[in-house]
Amino acid sequence: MNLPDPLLIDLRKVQGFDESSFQKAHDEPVTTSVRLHPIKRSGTDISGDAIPWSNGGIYLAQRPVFTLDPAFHGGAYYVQEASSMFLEHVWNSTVPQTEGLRVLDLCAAPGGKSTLIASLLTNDSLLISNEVIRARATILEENIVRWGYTNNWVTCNDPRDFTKLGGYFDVIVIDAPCSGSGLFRKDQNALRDWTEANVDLCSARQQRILADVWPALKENGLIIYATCSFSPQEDEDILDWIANEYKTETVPVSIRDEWGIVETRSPKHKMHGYRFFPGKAKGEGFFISAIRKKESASTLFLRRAKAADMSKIKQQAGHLLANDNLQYIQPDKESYNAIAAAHEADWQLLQKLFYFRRAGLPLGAPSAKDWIPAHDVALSIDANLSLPAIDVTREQALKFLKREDMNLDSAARGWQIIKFNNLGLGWIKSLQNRANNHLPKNWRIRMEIPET
Ligand SMILES: C[S@@+](CC[C@H](N)C(=O)[O-])C[C@H]1O[C@@H](n2cnc3c(N)ncnc32)[C@H](O)[C@@H]1O
Repeated sequence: MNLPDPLLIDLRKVQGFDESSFQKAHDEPVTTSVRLHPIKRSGTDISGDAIPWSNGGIYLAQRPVFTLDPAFHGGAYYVQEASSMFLEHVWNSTVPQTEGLRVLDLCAAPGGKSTLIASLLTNDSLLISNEVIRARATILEENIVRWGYTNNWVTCNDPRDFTKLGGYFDVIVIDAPCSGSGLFRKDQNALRDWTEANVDLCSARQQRILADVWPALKENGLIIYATCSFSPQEDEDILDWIANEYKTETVPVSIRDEWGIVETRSPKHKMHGYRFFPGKAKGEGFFISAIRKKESASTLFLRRAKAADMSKIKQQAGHLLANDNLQYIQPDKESYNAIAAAHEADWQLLQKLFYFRRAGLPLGAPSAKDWIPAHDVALSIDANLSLPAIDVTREQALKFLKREDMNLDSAARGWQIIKFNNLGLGWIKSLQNRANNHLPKNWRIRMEIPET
């Protein structure tokens, strides 16, 4: 592969850069990897070699057609680049507690980092996954619904909207939009579109994004900053920029030599960063650093107003949930969601300030004589395990996912979850002589399914 000269010239200044192994690796194929869901993983038999910095990350020997695997649609695993999973090691090394945290994943689509973070938090922690681009927020929401965590909310806002949440977050993850050189092996367009001018533009945007959310971080809170760019202008230079602007320090992370990850230091303030160079580490290009805020931040006091009486809704929809300590909210006129009791005051505040795609677990809506369950319930890890369900074969599951007739011969009537290997995929409603498929239209598999 013909790598851009200006990039190579910049990289020669970076510690640990080995030009010949880097060039050679860019003529080799990429490895596919997935991260298994901590709870739903029993629904898949996908296997491979363990990724050493991630619990649940595996390298696959080949790339299967994920669209044709119902376990993928049920959220048994997430297809993610191995280097990105290093976030888990950084998180475990730098975030002191997992309980009661407020976490923002600011640039979250399509959801790789968010689904990873959701797996690391306890139920009383809150993860806000934000994506500014609307079409991408839709994909993010789908992936988060599939992963099934009630405490993972989705917003669609500009970073500057978070400025007003003074000192609210314990951790802010910024997987910044970047020039994408780390993905040259995966994406030919990234190579074709790469220019020095774009690197400068990305670097300026990264500074703007950091400045926008800085006030929203608590004193001693962490920003985990990452890019998939090799350019020092978007990596070490950003660490120096942030150290020039604010009182900060980076938190070093211990790494094993055999992982092939390179620890670098920013030229001016000697801030710690971790680089993945193809040819050294088994993964694509990636940079990550954990930055601690060492200055005071304003404190936002949350007031919990008396919530509306939801006892009638609890009677109608409570059967959908495995535990009854969740609270009910009404995000719009027609539908109801469940959230952890610990997050009621957060909802009361945040709903006034942000465009929500999802807060908590959507439960659905009452109809004249029925409760119409939301699709999200079928995929939720908080769903009642004894809800009526039909176990289907792989072929039937794929038909369901294509919204085609499955030829079921079940006598049961009413709302039922379609399950494959115990993984919920969605709802059908069985009537006297037919079953209606309630998979949302935009979730439908569009590819042709080959005959087996
Ligand atoms: C590297 S991707 C994030 C990948 C994601 N964190 C994951 O792990 O799946 C960067 C994201 O930033 C979003 N983005 C683009 N411009 C932005 C801006 N000005 N502010 C915030 N986010 C932006 C992009 O739409 C994109 O989804």
